[in-house]
Parts: sequence; C-alpha cells; structure tokens
Amino acid sequence: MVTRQARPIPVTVIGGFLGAGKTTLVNHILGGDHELKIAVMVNDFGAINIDAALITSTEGGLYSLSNGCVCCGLNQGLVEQLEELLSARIDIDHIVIEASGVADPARIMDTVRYARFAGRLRGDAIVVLVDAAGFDGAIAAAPGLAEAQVGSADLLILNKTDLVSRDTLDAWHARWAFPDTRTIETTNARVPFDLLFASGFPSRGASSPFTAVPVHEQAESITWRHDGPIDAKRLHGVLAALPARIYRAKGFVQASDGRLFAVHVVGTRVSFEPAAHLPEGFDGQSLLVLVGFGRDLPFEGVLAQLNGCGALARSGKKGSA
Ligand SMILES: Nc1nc2c(ncn2[C@@H]2O[C@H](COP(=O)(O)OP(=O)(O)OP(=O)(O)O)[C@@H](O)[C@H]2O)c(=O)[nH]1
Repeated sequence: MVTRQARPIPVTVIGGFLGAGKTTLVNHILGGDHELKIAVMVNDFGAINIDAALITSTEGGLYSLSNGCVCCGLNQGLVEQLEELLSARIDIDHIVIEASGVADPARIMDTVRYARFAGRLRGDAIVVLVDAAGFDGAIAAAPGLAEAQVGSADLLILNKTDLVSRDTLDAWHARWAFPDTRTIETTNARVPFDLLFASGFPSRGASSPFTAVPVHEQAESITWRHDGPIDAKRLHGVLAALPARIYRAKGFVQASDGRLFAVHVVGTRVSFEPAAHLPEGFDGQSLLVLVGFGRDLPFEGVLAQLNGCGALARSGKKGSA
C-alpha cells in the first residue's frame, strides 16, 4: 500500500507580471475552505521580501526564497528550500510557489521537475495571473516578459476584471488567450479551488510562440525607508507621478495620524490599503520597494521626492537581482 508520505506532493507555481495579483491569490488560497495543508514559498524581486510580509499566516509553513529571481541559473536556493521543506514537513498536502513578477514560471516548474525530486514532488500546474487593466503597460515596461508568462500557463487567470469593460476583456481574449489553455476571469483572484487544485490540466498541443527574454537584466529595484510617520497625501502624489519606467512599488507606511497602510503602485494605479500592523522586522519604519526597467532609472530623483514626504526620511540602497 502506498502511504500518504510516499506520495509525491503536488506543486503549483503562481506566476504573472508585477502587480497582477499573485499575492492576492496566495492569500485567497490560505484563507480558503479547502482543507488542504499548504506550504507557500515566496520569491520577491527587491532586496526585502515584501510579499512574505503581505501573506497571511499559513499552517503548512511560509518559506521566503532568496532575493532576486529563482527562475535564473541553477535555482540552487529553490532546490535547497524544497529539500528543507521535504525533510521537515511530511504532512503537507500541497506546495504553492509564488514567483516574482519578473520570473519565467516555466523555469521554476523545470526545477520542481528535476530528476532529484522524482517521486517526491509532482509539478501540478503553472497558474498565471494577468492584470486586465495593466497588460499593455506590462508589455511596454518589459517587452517579451508578460507575453512569455502568459504563454507558459496551464491555467490563465484574467484578474482585475472590475477595472475594465467587457469589451476590453473580450479584446484581451481574442488577442492573447490560447484556445487550449483554460482561462478564467476573476476579481481579487478569487479562483474556485476545485479548478485551482484540479490537477491534470491538458498540456497545450502547440508550444508557446513567446520566448521569455532575460528581463531580470533590465530590472532594478531600490528600497526607501523612513523612520517616522509620513505625510500620506504627499506620498500618494509622489507615487502617482512616478516615471513610467518605475512600474511597481509596494511596502508599508505609517501616516502622521497613526494609521498604517500597505501601499501598492502598479503602473499608474496607486492604492493605500489599511493595515492592522507593520510587519515583523519593520522596526517601526515605513518601507517601500520600487521596481523599474531599463538603464539609468531616475531612482535618485524619486528618492529625493520620497524623502520630502517625511522629515526623518533617509535614502535607500540601490540594488538589482
Ligand atoms: N481593483 C483590483 N485590485 C486588485 C485585484 N487583485 C489584486 N488587486 C490589487 O493589486 C495590487 C497588487 O496585488 P498583488 O497581489 O500584491 O500583486 P502581485 O502579483 O503579488 O505583485 P508582485 O509580487 O509585486 O508582482 C494590490 O493593491 C491588490 O490589492 C482586483 O481584482 N481588482
């Protein structure tokens, strides 16, 4: 008889461009009524793993993958984390890997399917989210990447349908969806669990015509920290006017009236979402990670503007993955 522990653990890779709704989907899964014990691995692009802070607690364990992009190179960090998880937690029903927004999810799934994991892991599905309101912006920001992510999907989730018209959604399907890829539309990534964990998605007859470009080389991130409260209105103004090439910003801030917010910038859309507390490790600081594409991004000027949103701000440290 095959024991429960001997069965390979199914793995779902969640991909999609920056800000498409991957963490929203992970939180939907973790808060869901599916009776699965799920371990989540998160790979974020910037120097600080904001996604790990945005994710609600998980019974199966939360594993923060190394910074940068785990789809590059030999994925040693991912291999090590998977080995650690496999040796530590035999009672996990499912593993979910949230890729960074600049990752090629197909390459992450390749790692899951390495021979060394045979019999222990089973690559279940690549689930790719698309920001219905931001797909054109994603293509403009990083040509080649968003298309390749879509091309690698076993299950495609056209998310943020609340932000666009029916005509826009129909035009997206006509232009980008593969006829043999299961595609659904969602708001706030509310994917039905029986579909998400269905397994056995048909593999597409034709391979994707889109090849992932090595966009990590074009992507850069920077971290901004601030020790005291910030002027939320002014910060909103600065973020709303970010240069187009700085596509994504996210983090947590404390406003001068004491309120705490998770802050998101996706393309031209800025949102301040009330937060119950600053995440562990933030030490009372407001902190934003900004990600952009291309050479000579005007980060210094942006940092100066951000510093102007609070008297005690100090500039961040530039880095790339
Ligand atoms: N209006 C709207 N906003 C959404 C929807 N889904 C997610 N969002 C918002 O989009 C922003 C980005 O969502 P995330 O889930 O953090 O996106 P992500 O793909 O994990 O982002 P990265 O990890 O940076 O690539 C957040 O402000 C979400 O609340 C949706 O269906 N409609």
